[in-house]
Formats: sequence, structure tokens, C-alpha cells
Amino acid sequence: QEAQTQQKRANVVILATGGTIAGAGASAANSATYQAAKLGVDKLIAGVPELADLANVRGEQVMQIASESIGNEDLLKLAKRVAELADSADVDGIVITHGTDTLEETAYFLNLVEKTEKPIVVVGSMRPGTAMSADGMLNLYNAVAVAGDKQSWGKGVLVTMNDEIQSGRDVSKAVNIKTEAFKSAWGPMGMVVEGKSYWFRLPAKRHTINSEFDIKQITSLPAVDIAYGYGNVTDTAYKALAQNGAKALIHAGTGNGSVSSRVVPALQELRHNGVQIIRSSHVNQGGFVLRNAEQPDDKNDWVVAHDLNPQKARILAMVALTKTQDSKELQRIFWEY
Ligand SMILES: NC(=O)C[C@H](N)C(=O)O
Repeated sequence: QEAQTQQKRANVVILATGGTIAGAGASAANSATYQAAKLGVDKLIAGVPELADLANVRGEQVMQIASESIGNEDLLKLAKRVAELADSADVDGIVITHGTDTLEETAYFLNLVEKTEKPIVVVGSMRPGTAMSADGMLNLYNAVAVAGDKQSWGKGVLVTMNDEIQSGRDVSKAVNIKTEAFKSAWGPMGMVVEGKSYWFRLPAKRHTINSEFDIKQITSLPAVDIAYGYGNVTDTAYKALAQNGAKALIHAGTGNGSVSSRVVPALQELRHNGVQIIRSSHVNQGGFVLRNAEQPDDKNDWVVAHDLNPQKARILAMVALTKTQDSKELQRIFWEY
């Protein structure tokens, strides 16, 4: 009978990248003061013996860093390894342990470029494993439960934090000091409770298997940078980023992605010189930027990021620019993904 259950169990690979879920503090009282990326993947797995009740789990250490330091090369390395594993017949699901600071960027990137229906679940924690009420154990348990579940197939890259199943496209870190840190303007897709998934909605945007992008065809990512809008802003940062080689600039705009009159002329000139200008909003609870609202995008030949926050807009712009330099195509992609 033991052999039978063994057979039915899904094979889940945990790819560890670092972050607070692998962090350690000096004492159990240290929930916010600690070093990220200290524990190896074997220790993470050994720390939650109950994972073995959910799936046949094995781990791989892909990198060991705090997620604020993840660069494009790291993204490519991780995504290529995910694609290899997704292609292997003996892998049913993939979990990625990740720092929470850029977790939403990695999750969205994978959602765009992985051509698989197999579950890919990105997970982190807000407290290191050494802290009282550490959240990493349960988050990881939930991630393995979701990754090993047939119900999770074809739903795009998922994030399991705080018992919720979120879409990797929509979810974003909204609070930095609570375990209830990750939110989506459009709500979670489901819940995971005691190792069982409960689904309520599906993603409407193109992802993974229905995406036109494929990590196997991407060898490098173009420079795309973000500049922030605020009162009294100048065009200095925008110009400097472009001069430094940015192929597209994400305007992390105020409100509706509005652009200060002090910045508009520089952005018009940069677009004239070939730099793509993408207007997003930096409002906290979910921006919503529409073409030709606040700024004449048709006239300026700018793109709007719609509901993508600036950091997610950077990810989509990089991926899109591997295929097209056309601003209309870019805008189509921003509506569809
Ligand atoms: N909670 C965390 O994981 C934060 C950490 N700075 C990281 O992103 O790696």
C-alpha cells in the first residue's frame, strides 16, 4: 500500500533562490532584523517533514541571494532551469523559493515565458525561519500542495503566500512588515488550507502555454528602466537612464500615469530618438492607466501599462522587446498580457 501511495504522489522539484524564507536572525524575537539567503534548500526541505506527505520532493539550489539583488542574468538562469524541468516527464510541478521583494517580478516573468501547463509556484516568507511565528514553513507546505495538485495545471504561474493562491501576474507586495503582505487588485484566485486547494477564479490574461514568448528563444534581455513621478520632479533621471542605454523607460507615474509638464518635453524627445515610453502608475492599491487619458499617447507615440505596476511593466517591456520594436505591437502586448 505504501508503494501505491508513493506512485500516486506528484514529483515536485523545489528550486531555491534565497530570500527571507532561507533567512536567519540572531534570536527568535528577530522577525525583521536578520540576514536573508542563509539556509540551503536541503535545510528548507528538512525543516518541513510534512512535505513528504504531499509529494515526492527534491531540491536544487539555483542561487542564494536576497531578491532585491536579482538581475536579468539570474532571471534567465532560473527560467531556463524551470523550462528544462517542465520538459522532464518525471516532474509534475515546480516550486521556487524566492525573496519577497522582487517575487512578483520573477513570477510574472515566468508566467510570460514558460511554455508549460505544469504548475509553477513561487513562494517566500516575510519572517526568517528562526523567528517566532515564522511563515515560511506553511507557505512552503502550501506551495508544494498546490504544485503537486492536478487542479493547478494550466493556470499560469502561481504565488502561495498567507494561505492564498494568487496569480503571478497580478500579485504584488503591498505591505512590507506583515505576513499578509501580498495583494492583487483583482483578488486571489483561491485558498489553500491544510494542504488542499480551493479555487474560485481563473486568470483572463495570456500566460505560459498561450504566450507568444518562449524562454528557449530568449538569450538576453534589453535594458528597461523605471523613473518615478512626484511633485517637483525633473527630467534628470529619465535622460540619464536613456543615456545609459535604456531601450524603454517605464514612467512610474502619479495617479493615472500622469506626466509632469516639466518632464513631457524630454519624454517626447527620447521617443523621437527611439526610446519607448511606457506610462504606468505608482499608486499603491492598483493603478489603471488608459491611452490618451491625461496624456495624448497617440500623438506622442507612447504606450500605457494599463493595470501593471511599474516593476511588472518593466518585465513585460523587456520580454516584448525581444520580439518587436514597434510601439503599436508593444501596446497590443500590454493589453493582452
Ligand atoms: N521577505 C523577504 O524575502 C525580503 C528579502 N529582502 C528578499 O526579498 O530577499
